[in-house]
Amino acid sequence: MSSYNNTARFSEARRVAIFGGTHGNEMSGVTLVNLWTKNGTEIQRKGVEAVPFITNPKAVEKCTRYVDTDLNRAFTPENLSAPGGNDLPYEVLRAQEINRIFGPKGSPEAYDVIFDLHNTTSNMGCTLILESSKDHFNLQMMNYIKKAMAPASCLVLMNEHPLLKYSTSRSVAKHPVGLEVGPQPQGVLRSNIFEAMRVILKHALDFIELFNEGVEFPPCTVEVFRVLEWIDYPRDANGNIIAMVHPNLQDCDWEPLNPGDPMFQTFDGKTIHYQGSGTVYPTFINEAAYYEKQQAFITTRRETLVASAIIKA
Ligand SMILES: CC(=O)N[C@@H](CC(=O)O)C(=O)O
Ligand SMILES: [Zn+2]
Repeated sequence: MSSYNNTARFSEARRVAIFGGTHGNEMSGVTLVNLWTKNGTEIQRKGVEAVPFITNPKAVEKCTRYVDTDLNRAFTPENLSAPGGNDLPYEVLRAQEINRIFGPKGSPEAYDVIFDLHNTTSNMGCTLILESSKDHFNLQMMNYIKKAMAPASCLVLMNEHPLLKYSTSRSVAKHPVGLEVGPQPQGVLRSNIFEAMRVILKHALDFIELFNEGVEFPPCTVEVFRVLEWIDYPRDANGNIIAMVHPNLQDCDWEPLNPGDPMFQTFDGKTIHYQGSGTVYPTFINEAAYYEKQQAFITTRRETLVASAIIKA
């Protein structure tokens, strides 16, 4: 990327991949990618090679999140360079293979854009996941999608926290874009969630086609929710949870949580209150996949980012 007169110039985004089944039980992405693998007409755009790809076929076959380890945490430098072949965990081997096909991560040969399709059991609605506040291409894309989806809501979750960010499958691309749509139970297809994911991707591909045609996108501001911390369930000495998400918080993703508000309810009916120092915006509330990760919800802060103008180099 180069820039002068404050316009960021990016090379044409020609190589684009659409990942489904990074988690084998998140059915919208699995179904859409299988659909587009059979008939890719819908994802074709002038000058764009959009490759639909099932990232974790073994987990899809078993309809489970992963078989050995979470593929969406596996793309660390250690894993991608680990020797050892078949005695590595399946998802580590798979990450190395994906990195060979769509990466190498961080190299000029890497794919331009990877869309990674996820579902959540939380009541998050349509969410785009951004990994860097400095990625002006992605900021402009997300602004375009948000405007195209309006008046329907499409929020941006930004996870660039030095300790809490993780090495995702999509991170092998120059511009990683997470799509997170819920609520949808694991292993279940809900038509409204399926269609919402399909529409988000349509707008994203339209943006790429316009960009590649030389359209200049002027400077804009994008509201994002920056990841602050993960909050775990209250647990006993053996690590068992002793409370659940409070009824006043359940399904209230993205709504303000103030100090003193109810957060958890113990099994014998006591209320545990949020003790933070200021208002936060919780999300991924009671996500089924995060019990094993000791995460009941994440807190975010609302922030407005400025995206510079972009144009094809
Ligand atoms: C529920 C779920 O799988 N969410 C994704 C979020 C992401 O793609 O960053 C994950 O935990 O990997
Ligand atoms: Zn997922």
